[in-house]
Amino acid sequence: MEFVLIAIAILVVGLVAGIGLLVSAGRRTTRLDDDAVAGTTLTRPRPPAPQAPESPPTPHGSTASGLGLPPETVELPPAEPEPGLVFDTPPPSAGRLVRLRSRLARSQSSLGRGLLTVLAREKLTEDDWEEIEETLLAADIGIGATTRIVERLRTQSMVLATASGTELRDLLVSELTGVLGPDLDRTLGTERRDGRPGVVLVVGVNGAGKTTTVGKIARALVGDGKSVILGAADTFRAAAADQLETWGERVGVLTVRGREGGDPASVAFEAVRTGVEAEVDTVVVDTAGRLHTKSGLMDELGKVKRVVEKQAPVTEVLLVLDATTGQNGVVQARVFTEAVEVTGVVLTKLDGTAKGGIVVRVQQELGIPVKLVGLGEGADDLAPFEPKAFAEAIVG
Ligand SMILES: Nc1nc2c(ncn2[C@@H]2O[C@H](COP(=O)(O)OP(=O)(O)OP(=O)(O)O)[C@@H](O)[C@H]2O)c(=O)[nH]1
Repeated sequence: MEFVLIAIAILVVGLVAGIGLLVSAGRRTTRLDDDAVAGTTLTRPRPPAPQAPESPPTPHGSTASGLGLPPETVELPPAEPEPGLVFDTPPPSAGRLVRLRSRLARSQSSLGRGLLTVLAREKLTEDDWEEIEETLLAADIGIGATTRIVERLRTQSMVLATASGTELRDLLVSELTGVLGPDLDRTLGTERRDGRPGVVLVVGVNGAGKTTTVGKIARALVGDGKSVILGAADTFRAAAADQLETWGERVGVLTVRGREGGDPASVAFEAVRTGVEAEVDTVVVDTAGRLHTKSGLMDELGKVKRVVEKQAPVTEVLLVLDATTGQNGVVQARVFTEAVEVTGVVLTKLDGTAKGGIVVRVQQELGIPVKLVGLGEGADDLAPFEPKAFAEAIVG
């Protein structure tokens, strides 16, 4: 009897010491499994430098089993912030395009001001109309949309005979809005569906701003009061997962990641499974774009989607495109649209180009709505795309 009691006491002391070691060794990362291939880990937000006291919602507790391994309890951050556990409070996404309109300065000066200067001339000659056409083409609006805008402006200016500067400006805004597809559905599929989280897959070539965009989306969702989990399924570059963890940590969002070179589908699966158990609103998964062959990329993205859908339907597939790459970017984009059914485009780096018209080209050539635009390197420089506000901003 005494022997049994001693054995139990040793077991209890051992357990307590083990848990203590785990906690003190750093509460930041909790292993989910020891699978050498997947090596999935889950990153807890660590307390950043103390600042604003308010905290965004955090996911509820969860358990994790690892792929094929027995379930293991994972401690997630508490719903109420611990002392010192404070996160950034990003602004909501609504109205961001208007707030960031000055970021379109380059497009504004080359397209907007260029057109307004010509339209302000007393009587428009054939040369003036040609100049308008060239300005629109130079802004990458594309031939079809340019022809439509020029024809309609010509007709309208004849009807109006002597139009004021303001009238012509409004006319230009309305023609530009018209070619930007004001009726396209740009709702982001981030909502929970049938008791499961919304799942957003983010695809695109490396360097387009994919990882940054995933981080910005997480912030925007948190700013809108949503709970989020991130999946770092770009296992080609460990730094991409580190980058994503840092984004997540700042807003109290968990990141599931794998070993460098590991199986991206396993990480995506684990992220979504964790999201289902934690009952979060949205899981956002970053994927790799650096594959040597088109068929390799298609196979991998197809697999990621299939595997994820064992847990929850994918509600949005976002293709990230760098606005400064022009036609080249559109050609690259086709590879992705053939690999997965893309439901929306994120056009990044619009702050770095005079070719704001690329939005029109991308939508027309790919037949997919631009849903978000990147307007800078700042954490909250991502805005929902609104045709009217965009046209207003580039006309100036
Ligand atoms: N000016 C500007 N820079 C941006 C924008 N979006 C992303 N970037 C920058 O683009 C660079 C590449 O971004 P990443 O997010 O690392 O690109 P990626 O596609 O994920 O590339 P990998 O991490 O290699 O997969 C970074 O320096 C970002 O800060 C934007 O809207 N405007």
